[in-house]
Amino acid sequence: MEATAFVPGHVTGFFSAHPHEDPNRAGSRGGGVALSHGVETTVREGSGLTLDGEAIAVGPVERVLDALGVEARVACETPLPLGSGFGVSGAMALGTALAANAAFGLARSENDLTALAHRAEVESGTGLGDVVAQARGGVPLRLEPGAPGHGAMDGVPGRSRVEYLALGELSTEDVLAGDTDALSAAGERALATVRETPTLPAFMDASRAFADGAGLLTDDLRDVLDAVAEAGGTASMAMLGETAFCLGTGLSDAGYDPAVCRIHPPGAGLSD
Ligand SMILES: Nc1ncnc2c1ncn2[C@@H]1O[C@H](COP(=O)(O)OP(=O)(O)OP(=O)(O)O)[C@@H](O)[C@H]1O
Ligand SMILES: CC(C)(CO)[C@@H](O)C(=O)[O-]
Repeated sequence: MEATAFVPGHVTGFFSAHPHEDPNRAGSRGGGVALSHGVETTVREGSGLTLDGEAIAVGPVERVLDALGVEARVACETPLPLGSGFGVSGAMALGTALAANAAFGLARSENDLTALAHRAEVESGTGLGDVVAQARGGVPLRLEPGAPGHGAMDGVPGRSRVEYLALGELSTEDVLAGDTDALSAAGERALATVRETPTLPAFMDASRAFADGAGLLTDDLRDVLDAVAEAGGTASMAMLGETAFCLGTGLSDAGYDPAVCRIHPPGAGLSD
């Protein structure tokens, strides 16, 4: 009656928002990176949600438990900050779905559990594409929006060190609730260029161009991205957080002291 799942963190480099009244069909197109830093979620009998030992309320997790019709004690552990563009809410939702299914013998399939967590994120307004990307792993490209069975995915092949520097929080709910037309147009352009050249350098260049076009950069974040460029690297903004990320050693070459992880090739799954 206890199970643990690991879900990679996910940094979106560029995206376009595609709302739809059916949450299975709502989602985003775009590209991102699944991280070896993620969320470990343990589900057992009881009640209450904790993140790194602290009680917390996260809408998508509550929706997942409701949809599965179970009450459970959910404990999440992560090195990643919440609200900073790492898809932590999506990882908690998907981890809860995978671990609750195992702990309570619910006999649901992976697509079913991913769709359930995707709907919970969309209905909470906390994300559009993180869950499907986290279920896949690697460097996911979301070609068509939506849950498994509706969306379509591809990926950029490649392995790399990833560095990140979190400066502050940005509310995903607030940005998604605003006007996303200009941002989405920039996201569609970025996706088209990476589909043409599906390499890691092209992914980073497209992400950097999107960060300029999306109009979400703060002065502090722009300073960090400029310093990395001056040191000969490319860093961009983790959507949607006040966070810089890069592949390789760009942030440390520019004199920062970033957190370091790697691209995580596999998707979310149960832990041994
Ligand atoms: N202290 C807190 N800071 C930020 N969010 C919090 C906090 N406590 C609870 N929450 C809830 O956690 C969720 C955070 O979702 P959000 O989508 O902003 O973060 P994320 O998934 O980590 O990042 P992102 O979607 O930008 O990649 C929201 O539902 C929010 O209400
Ligand atoms: C909307 C988003 C940037 C929030 O993290 C993400 O869910 C995505 O890329 O769809």
